Amino acid sequence: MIVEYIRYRIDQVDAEEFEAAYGRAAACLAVAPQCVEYELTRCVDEPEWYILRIVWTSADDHLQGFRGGEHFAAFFAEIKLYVRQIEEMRHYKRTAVRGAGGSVPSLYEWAGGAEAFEGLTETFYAKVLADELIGPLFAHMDPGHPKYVAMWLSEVFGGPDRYTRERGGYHHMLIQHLGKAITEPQRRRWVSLLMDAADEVGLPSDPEFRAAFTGYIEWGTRLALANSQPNASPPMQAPVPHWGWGVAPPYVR
Ligand code: HEM
Repeated sequence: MIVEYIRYRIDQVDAEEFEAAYGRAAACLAVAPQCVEYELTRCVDEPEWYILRIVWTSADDHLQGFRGGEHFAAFFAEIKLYVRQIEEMRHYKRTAVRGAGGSVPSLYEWAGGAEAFEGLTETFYAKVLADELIGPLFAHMDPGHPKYVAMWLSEVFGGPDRYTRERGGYHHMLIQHLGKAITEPQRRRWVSLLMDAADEVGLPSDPEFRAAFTGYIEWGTRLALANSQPNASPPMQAPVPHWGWGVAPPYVR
């Protein structure tokens, strides 16, 4: 991915028409398969300055794909009047320095932190061990297993990276699933018992939290099933995934 920044200096008298033109041109970005996202911002300190930020799938996709593609003519027709007012137009590569700020709590914090996830997995694995369909898979599980899975979930949902530091991270989790040949009914039961446990221990029940939580569990269990099949060849090294709120951040009054 590559980020394009275009800085414009627009006379105040033209500002309204400039924004309207970009409003129309944006329809072309919205359907261009090379465009990831776009945003036009206006400087509050010196309102004649605008910055258009467009994230492209790659610089080539922008320069060849978009500019040579079916949407460019309509896009350019809307904004060509303003090309001479461009002060900078460059592609920037993202660096590792990026992330979310502290204005939105992590799912980990929202859930109640390490204690909440430990309570969840303790209740969950008691159900798992008593279950006739998936209990046998866990018959020889390490007594620390509920705690380790709580560490994993905490890290995934934005808590401390203890599973990575103390337990071997993704690689260790992955090898525990290899060759287990988990079936779809077993996966479903795992999910269903976890959701029962979430209700029982009182994990937050707001739609936003549960949607994000369930989204990860659905994703994770489907990967666990796929990776556990005899012919699977998943990547052996990867970071622990980080799951966020997605399209529905927490509702805060
Ligand atoms: C989101 C989904 C899942 C997550 C986050 C998850 C997480 C984990 C983790 C972190 C471990 C290793 C614990 C350690 O450090 O020792 C593990 C092991 C294991 N998982 Fe999963 N798992 C998931 C889905 C499943 C499913 C669907 C099944 C089977 C129905 C399953 C069966 C097992 C088994 C049998 C082990 C080995 C337990 C032992 O013998 O100690 N997992 N899982």
